[in-house]
Amino acid sequence: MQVTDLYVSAPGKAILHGEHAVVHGKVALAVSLNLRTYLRLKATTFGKVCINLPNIDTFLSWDLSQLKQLRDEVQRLDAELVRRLREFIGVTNGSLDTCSMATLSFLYLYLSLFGSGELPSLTLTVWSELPTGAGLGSSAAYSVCLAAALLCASGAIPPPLKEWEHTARWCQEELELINSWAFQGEMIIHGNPSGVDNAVGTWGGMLRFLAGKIIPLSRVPLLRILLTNTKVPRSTKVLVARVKDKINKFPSIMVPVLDSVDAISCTCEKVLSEMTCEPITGDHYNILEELIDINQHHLNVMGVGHPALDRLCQVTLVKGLHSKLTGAGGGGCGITLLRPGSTVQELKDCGFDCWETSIGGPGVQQHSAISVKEEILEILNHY
Ligand SMILES: Nc1ncnc2c1ncn2[C@@H]1O[C@H](COP(=O)(O)OP(=O)(O)OP(=O)(O)O)[C@@H](O)[C@H]1O
Ligand SMILES: C[C@@](O)(CCO)CC(=O)[O-]
Ligand SMILES: [Mg+2]
Repeated sequence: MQVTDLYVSAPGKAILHGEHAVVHGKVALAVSLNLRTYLRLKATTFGKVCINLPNIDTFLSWDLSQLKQLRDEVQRLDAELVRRLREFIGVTNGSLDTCSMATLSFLYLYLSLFGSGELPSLTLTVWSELPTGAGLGSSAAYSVCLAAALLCASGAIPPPLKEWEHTARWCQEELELINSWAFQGEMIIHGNPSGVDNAVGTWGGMLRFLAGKIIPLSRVPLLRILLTNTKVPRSTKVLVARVKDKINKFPSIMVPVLDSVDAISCTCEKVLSEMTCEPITGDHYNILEELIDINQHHLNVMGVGHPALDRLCQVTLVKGLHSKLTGAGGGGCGITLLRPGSTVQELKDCGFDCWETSIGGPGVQQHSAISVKEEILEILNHY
């Protein structure tokens, strides 16, 4: 089977409000970032599947005959395939490190999407501008890119790029398919994802997400968000499981906390919408800042805080700014709402790795080689 070469990319995300609560059926507000994950899929003729994941120092290849044998052994694409794949890549004790999770989700999608047909020989290279495992949706951007590229390679969706275009996106129905397969990839990496991260990676922009229902928010003010990476490593899977245990242990205490986070997301959405139809005042910012503070306390109650995140909140507060963790927490990144006129130099001077981000970038897209930034193209074409 001959597949088409292609480049795709998908954005990372920041969750404004609703992380963890969204896993338990509450509202989350999330926005895409201008940091993206890029993937190059290249058809080859040497009968191998190769993956190059330089961000996580993973370079692997398999003979097509090995993968065919594996696929033929497994009748159904479900937990059995995941179990067999774990054995295949040598993960037997259930511990899933960065490399194994990325490999498992790739193999799962590759074998599932090429179903009973011929397996293609290909090389896939991924490079991301996102920090890996830091709360900015790196796993979802990776899964969305994999799903889009492999669905195209399998012929399930067409590559949307016309000869004269630099970037192109898929139609709504095709995006839904990409999103649903990206969710499968997220299931392998996260265990029990809500689907909000892959939805942002697929559609981009700002979204309201509730129990799998995605509502794009088109009327949002231009917010300035500062991202700070505490560089404390953590795993979303572990943190999501920790919150679940706490809810099971103290339901009457934790359920009201989740309800309160839900109300925070709804109030935030209302204020953002007001800011687009009336003059923006200090009062709007005061409310947004109080919501950030309350939510950060709730996230600490859920057990997903970290002293490095507390320090971020304290230091930014001294400068009159309000911060909360974003994504799964436990370290990783925090977001700080900047007011018009705020500067970030003082925070940098405190030793934080922080940068202002622009939000609302496009969801998954196909690129011509020329539209991929030169330094990224060099990495993708190196392998
Ligand atoms: N560039 C990449 N190349 C290969 N694998 C990646 C890449 N980025 C992320 N991953 C996979 O995703 C995992 C990190 O996922 P995790 O959900 O823990 O963090 P995150 O998605 O960055 O944060 P959050 O889910 O809180 O937004 C890594 O261990 C790796 O398996
Ligand atoms: C912690 C969480 O709510 C967000 C991770 O970015 C997990 C999820 O929604 O799948
Ligand atoms: Mg993730």
